[in-house]
Amino acid sequence: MKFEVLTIFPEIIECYIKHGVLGKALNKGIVEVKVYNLRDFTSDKHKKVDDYPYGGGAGMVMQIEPFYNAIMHLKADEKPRKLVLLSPQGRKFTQKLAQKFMEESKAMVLICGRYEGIDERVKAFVDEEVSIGDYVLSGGELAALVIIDSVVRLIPGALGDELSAVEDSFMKGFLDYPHYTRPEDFKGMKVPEVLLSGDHKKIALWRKRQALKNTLKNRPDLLKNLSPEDMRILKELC
Ligand SMILES: NC(=S)c1ccno1
Repeated sequence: MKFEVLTIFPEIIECYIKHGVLGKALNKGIVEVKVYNLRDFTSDKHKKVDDYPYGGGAGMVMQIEPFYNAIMHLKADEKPRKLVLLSPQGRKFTQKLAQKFMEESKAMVLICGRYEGIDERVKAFVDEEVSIGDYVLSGGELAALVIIDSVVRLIPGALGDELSAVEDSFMKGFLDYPHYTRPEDFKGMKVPEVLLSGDHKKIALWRKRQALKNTLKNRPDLLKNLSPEDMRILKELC
């Protein structure tokens, strides 16, 4: 899978992707990330990318021309790609959308705005507008990294087996279960006995109960399409 990122701060992206799961996936050739500086697609000597907003108002707006030139440059190879603009006005990014992007897109262009926003006409050249949450960031770069990170983790072979289960639980519509590791007793804070029992059936049930309990407490909105067994466990908790 290939990600192409349009930004005025390439170093934000380049620094993050070197590390951890993403770094390993890049080294394995499972994913490719190319970052483009929008300033390289400007036509003035000052590499200007923003201007004052028509109609007045605070702040500056990013001009359409650098975005247009960069998008046309990418499209010159005529390869299919999904163009995604990161913005608070976009549709909500979820684990399910990450799965959909991984399954359906061989290549994604992640378009990062800055300042007060970007010229609305840029949206005529994108496929989707996506928001990672109901808050405003200084720019789209962090959102682009969230999408790259969450999608890459879903690519077969990107994670070691020991990690792949994490997404499964979330994909089933509830939060993850609690995790513990050594020491068994930290200043009197003990690991739950069941996790030391070696009884895998009991451990699995305990983990499911804890996951549902946490979800009921923090994200009841996720508890929609539970299996009859999970619903039974949930009812015991109420
Ligand atoms: N909430 C998102 S994706 C965003 C992008 C820029 N500012 O906020």
